[in-house]
Amino acid sequence: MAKPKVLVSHPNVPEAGLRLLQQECEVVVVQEASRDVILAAVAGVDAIFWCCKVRLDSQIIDAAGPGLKAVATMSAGYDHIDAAHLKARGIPLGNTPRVLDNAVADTAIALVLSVARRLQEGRHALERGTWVTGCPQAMLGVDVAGSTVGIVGLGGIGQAVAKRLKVFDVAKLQYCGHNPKPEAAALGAEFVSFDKLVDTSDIIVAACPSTPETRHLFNAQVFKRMKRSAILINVGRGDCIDQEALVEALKTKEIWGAGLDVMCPEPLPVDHPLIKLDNCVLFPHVGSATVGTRSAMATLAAKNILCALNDKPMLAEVK
Ligand SMILES: O=C(O)C(=O)CO
Repeated sequence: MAKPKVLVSHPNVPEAGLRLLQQECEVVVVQEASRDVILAAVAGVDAIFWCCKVRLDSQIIDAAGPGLKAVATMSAGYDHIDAAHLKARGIPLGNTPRVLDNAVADTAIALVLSVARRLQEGRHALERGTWVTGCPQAMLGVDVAGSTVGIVGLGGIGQAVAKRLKVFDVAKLQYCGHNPKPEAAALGAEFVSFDKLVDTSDIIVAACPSTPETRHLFNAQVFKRMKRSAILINVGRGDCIDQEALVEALKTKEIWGAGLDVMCPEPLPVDHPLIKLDNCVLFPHVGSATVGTRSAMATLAAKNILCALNDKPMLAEVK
């Protein structure tokens, strides 16, 4: 019997995932992760392993043909995939939650410390020769110890962030979301409204997906409500923040600073005003970018496909 055919949408995928797929499938890896190349290669495949920035829309899904049985994205987020179209066609969509929680949470902590302690500004002072020595009031940051931390979205990543920040001796952990989470008790985190979180937190970490509800959740009104000493971190999705409003809030020191691993668009244009601000630390969406985590993500995405092709539930299926 012919092996099922799987399209892999990027030429540079971790070996672990590819090897798993190759054990049972004919694997077609595109030479280039472009929409045209993918469209030309997708006809007749049984499954799609999605791992690129191109939007997996209904045209590409339908170009695969009637034999398409499974799609797996090598990411936790799936805002770049037409999940509604897959659902309407009865095709399961797998993603890779949990395996990236620690890596993304580490990135959030790196951002918290960089912003709180003005590390970027300090580095710039070194480079520009404006490093002031001996002044007791130079380069003062804000303390993480004793602070109130608010986490927007206490999913796996939010919980991993909370766990890490606890050991920095924060005074209080609070979170908001649709419903209270059972895991919050062990973390000592209190469920509060978004408004209360915004009003009372010293450090806010957004770890939420991109949905119509979270789009521009952080906007001009919210920045006005936040403490002037507050720090905003985003490791979820860029569109949760109204970036124009953030630029204004950072320029006018309405808030202390921001640290973003995700932006809108990605890559951010090099002349974007956020890049010029000393109180804004930007990472190029590296949250899950470790050798081990990307390998685990590729493995889970491959397993999701193999499960579906063998008529089993995926290990992580988007509901
Ligand atoms: O997997 C995802 O959705 C990510 O954004 C990882 O950083």
